[in-house]
Amino acid sequence: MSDDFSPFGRLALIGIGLIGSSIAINAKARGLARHIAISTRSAQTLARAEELGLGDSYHRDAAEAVRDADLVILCVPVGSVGAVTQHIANDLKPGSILSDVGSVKGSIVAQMSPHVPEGVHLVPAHPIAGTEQSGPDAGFLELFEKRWCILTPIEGSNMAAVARLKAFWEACGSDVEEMAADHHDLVLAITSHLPHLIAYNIVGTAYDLEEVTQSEVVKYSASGFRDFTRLASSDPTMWRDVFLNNREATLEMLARFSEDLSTLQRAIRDGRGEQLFETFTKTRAIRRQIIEAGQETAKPNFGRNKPPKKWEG
Ligand SMILES: NC(=O)C1=CN([C@@H]2O[C@H](COP(=O)(O)OP(=O)(O)OC[C@H]3O[C@@H](n4cnc5c(N)ncnc54)[C@H](O)[C@@H]3O)[C@@H](O)[C@H]2O)C=CC1
Ligand SMILES: O=C(O)C(=O)Cc1ccc(O)cc1
Repeated sequence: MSDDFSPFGRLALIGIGLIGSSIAINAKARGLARHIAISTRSAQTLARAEELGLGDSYHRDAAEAVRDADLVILCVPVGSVGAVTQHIANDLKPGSILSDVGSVKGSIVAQMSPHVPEGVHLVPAHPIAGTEQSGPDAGFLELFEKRWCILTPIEGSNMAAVARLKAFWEACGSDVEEMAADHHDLVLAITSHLPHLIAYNIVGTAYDLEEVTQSEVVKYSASGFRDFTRLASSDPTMWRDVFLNNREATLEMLARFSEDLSTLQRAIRDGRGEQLFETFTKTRAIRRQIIEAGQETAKPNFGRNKPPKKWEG
């Protein structure tokens, strides 16, 4: 067990894909909860979670899993949190903490808040740690190690509950920060959501080209393109929900991106090498800063470059 962490009695994880299973593995290995109750929508996924021994009890009905739980974490796609919260609301224990791991925060607060009973403490969270893999087999202990976890407490959030959840994520190896939900969504739009959109787009363009060039896109794919294919193999349901639920910030960042791309396009057309050189020199510095901040040291997939598995959500 982690040195100064007093474990939760019952931890309920709703959704047991990459993030849910990584939390379960952490909770078990580090003794963060005395009982881990797991629920997920598909019987096949629940059976696999049981085979992997991720929890202590397994429930087809999420309401059953959250009964008597001290900490409930929704680990489902962003578009499903409202319906799941509504379904479990009557069974949440007074005084318990209700949290999530969604990649978008404003929409999560809007979807969950109306259903949270009085006396239950809603503390939304986002571990900025992941891979392109999904499903219960994808989880691993080191996923959250030295990665940020952002908490976006709402107005009037119970401070003790926030502190307790912070300690939970720290015990999983994360560095924890608090932020307003709308600020989180703006920052993540540029650092995570737009890069995924660009990856989906460039690989989609290459896919269309492939019909002309036969298999040459695959055969001669250089590492730059390969990096994009990793991101573009991420779960379609998850990313559809991210874009639909962070629409404004994504569109704002996309508009800026398009303007800057047009500037580069113009510089290439006009043969202005100096302008291209200046831009590329500036962007190099960002990479150096990231490496110096230690964020590059955490390997996102720890060599798990398996083709993504399709799990029925
Ligand atoms: N994949 C990543 O790299 C990261 C994902 N996240 C967030 O974590 C959440 C989960 O993502 P992953 O674990 O990657 O997804 P995943 O696809 O690996 O797992 C999702 C799980 O949710 C279950 N599920 C789907 N709809 C459900 C419903 N209505 N009721 C109950 N269970 C349902 C599925 O059966 C599956 O067990 C998403 O909100 C995502 O935005 C956050 C950080 C990183
Ligand atoms: O695989 C990658 O490179 C990621 O960027 C993982 C990731 C995906 C979604 C998040 O909300 C946080 C992290």
